[in-house]
Amino acid sequence: MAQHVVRVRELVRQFGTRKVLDNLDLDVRRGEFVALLGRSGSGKSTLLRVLAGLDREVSGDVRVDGTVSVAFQQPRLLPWRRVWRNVSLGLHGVDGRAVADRALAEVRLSEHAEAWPITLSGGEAQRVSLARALVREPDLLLLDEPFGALDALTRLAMHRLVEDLWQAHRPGVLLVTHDIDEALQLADRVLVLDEGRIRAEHLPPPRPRRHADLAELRDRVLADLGVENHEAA
Ligand SMILES: Nc1ncnc2c1ncn2[C@@H]1O[C@H](COP(=O)(O)OP(=O)(O)OP(=O)(O)O)[C@@H](O)[C@H]1O
Repeated sequence: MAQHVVRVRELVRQFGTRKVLDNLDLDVRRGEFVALLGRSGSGKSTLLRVLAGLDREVSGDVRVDGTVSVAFQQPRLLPWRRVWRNVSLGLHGVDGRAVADRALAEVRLSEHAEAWPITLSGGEAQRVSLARALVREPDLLLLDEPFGALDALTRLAMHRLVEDLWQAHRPGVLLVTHDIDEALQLADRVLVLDEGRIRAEHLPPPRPRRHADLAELRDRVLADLGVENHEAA
């Protein structure tokens, strides 16, 4: 089995004459948690769509070795299916209910298995979306701002949950986020996408991490993103 779950070389994706991804190289090792930061419109979602196989209008070498699951900012649950059916949808050759129940227990939603999606809170719906991604036991989990629409407290709880799930299953993860603290807290490696390429890479300190350990690194990432940090002055 290859050491890398993602290996991308000289990836180009252009819309019209604009190269949104411009000779981009990226590696994600098996079981590694990588966060991707970048300004709005820098091409983060485009990159995720390419890795998910949803966009093939590219040139360059894109290798994804293994199964892939995606969770988006909006949970995208089917309203006419109960929660457990949303989780097990598309699974074949297994007892869907048993698999869904196991995944729902992991995201602490067992009591909502029979519920309809419309009755869930935003955080609960997002946990269903995570359960749905996990039941496929992906080698690569692509997360596109999965916590962006949640309130701050729910977001913190989700960070813990995602870290626990990652420790338990060890998929490779590529997390797109606007939240620098989230990236520094969760990832083994934090990448900055700018002008179509990975322009910077930062390695947060070993886990468990305290907020104070991350302050200096946060300033450096802000500088990579072209944001002046007046608090630091
Ligand atoms: N189908 C498309 N047709 C034309 N342009 C597109 C298409 N998809 C994306 N783009 C453009 O490519 C650029 C990158 O978009 P993308 O959604 O990848 O950015 P992003 O970094 O994810 O942004 P955000 O952080 O705001 O979500 C944007 O300028 C966008 O307008």
